Amino acid sequence: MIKVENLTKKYGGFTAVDDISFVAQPGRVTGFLGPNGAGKSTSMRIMVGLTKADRGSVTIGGHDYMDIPNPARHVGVLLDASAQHAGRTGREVLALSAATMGLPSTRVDEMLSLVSLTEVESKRRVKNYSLGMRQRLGIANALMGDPQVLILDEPANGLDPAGIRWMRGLLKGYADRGGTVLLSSHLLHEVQMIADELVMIGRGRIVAQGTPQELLQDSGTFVRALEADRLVEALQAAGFDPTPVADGFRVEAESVQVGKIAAEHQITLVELKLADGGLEDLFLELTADTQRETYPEGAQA
Ligand SMILES: Nc1ncnc2c1ncn2[C@@H]1O[C@H](COP(=O)(O)OP(=O)(O)OP(=O)(O)O)[C@@H](O)[C@H]1O
Repeated sequence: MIKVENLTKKYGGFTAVDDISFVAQPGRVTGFLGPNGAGKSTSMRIMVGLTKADRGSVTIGGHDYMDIPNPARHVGVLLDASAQHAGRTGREVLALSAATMGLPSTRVDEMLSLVSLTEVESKRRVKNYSLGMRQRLGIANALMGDPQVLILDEPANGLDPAGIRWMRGLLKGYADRGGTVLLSSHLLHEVQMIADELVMIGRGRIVAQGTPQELLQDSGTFVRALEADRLVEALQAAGFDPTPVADGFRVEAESVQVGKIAAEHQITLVELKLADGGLEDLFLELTADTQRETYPEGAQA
């Protein structure tokens, strides 16, 4: 378990992390989500003793990271996949880790195979690795000591869709076996697919936390019916104000309410689900006044 309590970090007069508290539980993947510069990396660096907090505390399994003997056996960390020694081969990077942790060299082959780095790739220097390969190597390194806790900063960065799916399976399996996973991302969809719990951060402060379902609860229902006009009339008569979205409507109501209204009026529903993009709206809304960059019209964020 990772317990973060009232963590605050200032750089001069600027508050990068502002009184954040949350818990990442064993058996769960906790997504630490926020726009660029929100304070995710700073928080994670504090968790593993690389940056000193001004206030607050972090414990991992009840201990300060710095007090854990042979910490890599307990906490797997991937903060910056590009920070690995560029002149070493992937195999050398892992072999050094294994030796530092007192693990047999057979563990290196196990880890290479786990992250699907081939024999040939493992003998290439890290400077010639793609970002995706560096992430795989970083994940292998983090998992080397068979830790109970994983702290991963933007681990999906540079992975292609197949790689992201692979990582999702790996981390879910790890959490299912009782591990604690904390991973950061600035991409909502990425985290939404993987996380059991979400902690949203904007301008150093936590703006929302809960399960994706809890955070979606208030975002309404998406409904699509064969008789769209009649559905709108029935919903309006029941006091709701459906908004057209794609080929259906978004209603500020629970799915069961919308379903009942449709059934009462014998309207055939084609789709009834939590409103798509609800979490994204929430994310953008919650971080709207915390966005550091604005993009010129027409430019891609
Ligand atoms: N050593 C430092 N000195 C001064 N400011 C810093 C330092 N490290 C981070 N910051 C600032 O603190 C803020 C939070 O940065 P941080 O890297 O934690 O954000 P992040 O959420 O990880 O963002 P990203 O998704 O872009 O990686 C930023 O404004 C950053 O410029």
